[in-house]
Amino acid sequence: MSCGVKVDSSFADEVTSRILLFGKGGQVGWELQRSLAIVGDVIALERAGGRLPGCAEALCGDLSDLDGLRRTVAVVRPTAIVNAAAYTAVDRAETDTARAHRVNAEAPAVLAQVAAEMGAWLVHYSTDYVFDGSGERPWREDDLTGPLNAYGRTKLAGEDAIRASGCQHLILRTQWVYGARGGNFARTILRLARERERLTVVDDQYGAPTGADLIADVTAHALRHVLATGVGGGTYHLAAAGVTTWHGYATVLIDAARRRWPDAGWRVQAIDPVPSSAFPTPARRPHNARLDTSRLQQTFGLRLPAWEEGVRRCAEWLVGF
Ligand SMILES: NC(=O)C1=CN([C@@H]2O[C@H](COP(=O)(O)OP(=O)(O)OC[C@H]3O[C@@H](n4cnc5c(N)ncnc54)[C@H](OP(=O)(O)O)[C@@H]3O)[C@@H](O)[C@H]2O)C=CC1
Ligand SMILES: Cc1cn([C@H]2C[C@H](O)[C@@H](COP(=O)(O)OP(=O)(O)O[C@H]3O[C@@H](C)C(=O)[C@@H](O)[C@H]3O)O2)c(=O)[nH]c1=O
Repeated sequence: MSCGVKVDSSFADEVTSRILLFGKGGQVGWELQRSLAIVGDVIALERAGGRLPGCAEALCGDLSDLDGLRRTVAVVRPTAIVNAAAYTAVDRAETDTARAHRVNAEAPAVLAQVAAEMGAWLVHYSTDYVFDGSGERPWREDDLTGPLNAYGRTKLAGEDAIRASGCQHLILRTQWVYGARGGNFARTILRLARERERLTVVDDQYGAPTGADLIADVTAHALRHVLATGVGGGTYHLAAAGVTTWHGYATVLIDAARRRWPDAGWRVQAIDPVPSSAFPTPARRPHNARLDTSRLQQTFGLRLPAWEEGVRRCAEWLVGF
């Protein structure tokens, strides 16, 4: 694995399966196209859909088309469905809630229902934003949820529907994702660091920046394990090791990027730590978003790498474009 995760080799059984992937153009979906190849044949769809080789029927990749999703799963008859598509615009979801609910709650419910009917596994992603951010200890999988914003509520509804459906599933709650594709905090901060002399970044929200490549590699490993053994399904927390704030994250990232690309036109002189109250956003975000990943690591024989490792590495390619 390229992303620093350590794997106990006793889980390295060979399995050949048919995997139906939704959201191939997103940060995680993009990396999954590569990593899921160790599990089986991957049929990867974006919102615009796709085709199955040798099959005339067009496949639907749009999560807001619930009938299209049912038809697509029936045509592909996958061993596992991996859903990396989601409505991830946290602030916009406050006002565009119906659309976010359709994609994050209703579509996963449909995928879970059809997975249960045909005995397929469903892999789905959720978020640290299902928690209310209280306390200081890392959240465990069975802790009480209490989302503070609409995005978190729609994601929790998606989780609940999957658990209620009776399908075999892996729900992987992750956080603070960055990747080579798509928008993310890291990309925004590196842009701002070349536009402005002073940045203000919140320093009272705690979590761990997590690479899409790490998420994809761990997903493939866990999926291979459950397909080979039939056990290990459930809800897990998946994040890089350690903890920081958005301010700590921005500081390490900009430092690494400046060292690697000293001539990239940096203007930033200061990164000011501020409380959340000084950076108002439409959606509230949890103060304590730390995720306890021990259940995932023990079940699948993994050791997750420190968040700094991945962030320093991403400074390489996020600036190099
Ligand atoms: N990003 C993060 O920090 C975190 C993400 N997660 C979860 O991880 C998973 C992967 O997230 P990530 O890769 O970062 O997300 P991205 O925002 O990078 O990608 C989301 C993908 O979903 C697609 N999508 C959105 N709406 C639809 C739709 N109606 N039909 C089909 N596709 C759609 C988007 O396509 P298009 O480009 O066409 O809009 C995009 O390709 C999600 O479940 C997310 O909730 C959890 C915690 C943190
Ligand atoms: C750009 C910027 C953001 N911030 C703050 C705002 C916010 O509190 C925090 C993160 O901002 P963003 O809007 O980039 O990130 P956000 O959209 O909140 O990221 C979340 O995405 C969803 C999909 C998840 O599931 C979460 O785990 C999390 O990764 O940083 C600053 O303080 N200064 C800045 O210059």
